[in-house]
Amino acid sequence: MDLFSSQIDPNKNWLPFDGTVNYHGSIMDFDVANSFYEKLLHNIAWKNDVAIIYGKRIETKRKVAWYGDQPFEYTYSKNTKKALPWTKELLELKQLVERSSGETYNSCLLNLYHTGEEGMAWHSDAEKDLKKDDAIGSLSFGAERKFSFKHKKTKDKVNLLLEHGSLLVMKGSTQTHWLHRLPPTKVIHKPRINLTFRTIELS
Ligand SMILES: O=C(O)CCC(=O)C(=O)O
Ligand SMILES: [Fe+2]
Repeated sequence: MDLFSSQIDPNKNWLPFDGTVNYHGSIMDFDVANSFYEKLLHNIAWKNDVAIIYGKRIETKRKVAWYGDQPFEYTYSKNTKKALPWTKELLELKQLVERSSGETYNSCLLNLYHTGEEGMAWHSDAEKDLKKDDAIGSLSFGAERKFSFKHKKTKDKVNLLLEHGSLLVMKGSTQTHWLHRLPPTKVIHKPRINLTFRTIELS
């Protein structure tokens, strides 16, 4: 944990209205975060993601993986993936995120951004199998990157820096009213791993 982590208020709501975003800063020691980063880099079944853009099937440079309590099927951009069983590291991280956020989760989507040139475009996480208005716990490792929110109607913007080992929690009506993105940048050359813990609700 860095010198400033103790000054971060995890109860502060970073959104001015229509949702709740709490930033906890780093929730583990720096060495522990380094060790998780290395293990995730090597032990996760990373695959290139596929997106449908203007009707064309595009393979993203960013890699993804999907884990859960059950072999949940997860569909986005017309692409279905089946959740793999938790690894030891992912279960440890899930417990840590559950304890820190006071919420529970049954699945995790992982993203690996090799350099700053890889990011994620504006979207909200409100797929039909995600429990509505439920918390999403977002854990980051590796390169520190800017993360942005934009209100769907007012276009208000909020920016945060997501540090190594940090936890961001999005909850309440955040996904209904706000988009978020990971903007690409030319000044970062190191990888970043992000884990979003979620609750899938089977209908
Ligand atoms: O990489 C991030 O910080 C966010 C990823 C994200 O928004 C998602 O997986 O839905
Ligand atoms: Fe997202």
